[in-house]
Amino acid sequence: MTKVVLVSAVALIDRDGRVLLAQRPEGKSMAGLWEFPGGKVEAGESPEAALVRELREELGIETWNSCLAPLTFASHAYDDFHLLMPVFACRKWEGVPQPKEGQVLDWVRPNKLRDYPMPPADIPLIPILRDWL
Ligand SMILES: Nc1nc2c([nH]c(=O)n2[C@@H]2O[C@H](COP(=O)(O)OP(=O)(O)OP(=O)(O)O)[C@@H](O)[C@H]2O)c(=O)[nH]1
Repeated sequence: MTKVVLVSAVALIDRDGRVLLAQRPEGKSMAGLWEFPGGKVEAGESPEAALVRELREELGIETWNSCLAPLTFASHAYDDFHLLMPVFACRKWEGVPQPKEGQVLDWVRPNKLRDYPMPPADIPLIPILRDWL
């Protein structure tokens, strides 16, 4: 039996239509790969509340449940767990995203997303983002 792990992620979109990617730091699983900000949903937490918390912790920005619009999701079988990852779009937040946890950040045009190596779960998201953003 595989454990299903719920991870909430977000496409933060700036005024120029670019998306924020974060590079996973050394020492973490899948280090060096680029991902969407977010993280595991904790017990008793909604996916939106988890993102509001993760964006505060990881990037030092504030956003609100009402600014998170459902966009798509990823469902991927890793060796040791099955990832279920709702992906929200967010165009409104307060503050300037900063790498609070040693990540490298980059604002990326949707048509350049495929130049950034991503975790396997994220690959099917690239054409969806390219079409929708
Ligand atoms: N935030 C985020 N996580 C992703 C993406 N794609 C993807 O496979 N994941 C996986 O979802 C999990 C997110 O966990 P997390 O961010 O809360 O915790 P973590 O990096 O410390 O995870 P770890 O326990 O694997 O080291 C990780 O296993 C991560 O590799 C993505 O685009 N964004």
